Amino acid sequence: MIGSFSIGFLRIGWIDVVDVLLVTTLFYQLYKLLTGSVALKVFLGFMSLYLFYLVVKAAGMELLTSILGQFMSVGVLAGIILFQQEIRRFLLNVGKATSFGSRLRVFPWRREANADRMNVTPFIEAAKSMAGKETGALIAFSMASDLKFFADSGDLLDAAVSKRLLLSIFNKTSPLHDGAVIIANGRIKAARCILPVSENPDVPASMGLRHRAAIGLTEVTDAVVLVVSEETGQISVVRGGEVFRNLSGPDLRARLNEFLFDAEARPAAAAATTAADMAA
Ligand SMILES: Nc1ncnc2c1ncn2[C@@H]1O[C@H](COP(=O)(O)OP(=O)(O)OP(=O)(O)O)[C@@H](O)[C@H]1O
Repeated sequence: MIGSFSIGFLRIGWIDVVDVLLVTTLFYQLYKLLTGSVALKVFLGFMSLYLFYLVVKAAGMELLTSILGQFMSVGVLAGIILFQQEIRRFLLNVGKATSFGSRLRVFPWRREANADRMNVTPFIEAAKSMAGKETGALIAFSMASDLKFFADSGDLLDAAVSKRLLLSIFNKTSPLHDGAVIIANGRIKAARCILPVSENPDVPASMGLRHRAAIGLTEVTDAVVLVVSEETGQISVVRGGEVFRNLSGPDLRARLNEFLFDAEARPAAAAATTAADMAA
């Protein structure tokens, strides 16, 4: 083989090296995607069963091999059903990573779009005000995924963002205060939306359904969610299942700028807490 070399009796070509590197990257991405979620435990369970199947097969135990073989043959289909949320997230990440234009910012109109980016001040001002009055809030910002499915579960508004409107929506006497507000294209798209609740057992019981819904949405989409706790008045931002808790006004601004516009995070910003860390 052209461009191949030997290690002992093994003959390795460059294609093999690239193959191994790609598989390593794939497994690393899989690990990153699954880590801290229930899916990791299911995945490890499935891999243990597969290893057991290989051992049983090598030992020539025919009956057990055929029983486990039946299970393995539907493994791919079962995997797709079991991991549909993780597969969605993975494909979304691949989609984002391959949009070279936005990553490299090579197109001038991209810079223009970035220039008239949404003003985050109304969200910060509203969050601080609600935190002071122990009024709960749940605000989801759509990124690559448009969150239309979740917006449709609530009342459509399509209104300009303002601190006053946010405060009115989340006011405890407002008929719109229950559920989440969804922000898309710099506008308040909908209120009273129902978000998927995280089933991660590592989320501490001290976190109510509001936080679980924020974590749940970010587990299945690339949305960024702002949460104001009704009980403690704490402000948090959630992305990719990670909760950035107890944010001050400047921390919140830094996090929103970082997550919504890819801007540099300031070192003062609070550290992320995964569900596993929170449970520890
Ligand atoms: N799946 C969901 N989707 C959207 N909003 C939700 C969902 N679950 C709960 N909420 C919102 O969170 C509100 C409060 O829920 P819950 O009482 O469980 O949280 P909490 O304990 O008050 O949490 P926190 O202290 O974080 O505010 C609900 O009234 C509702 O407005």
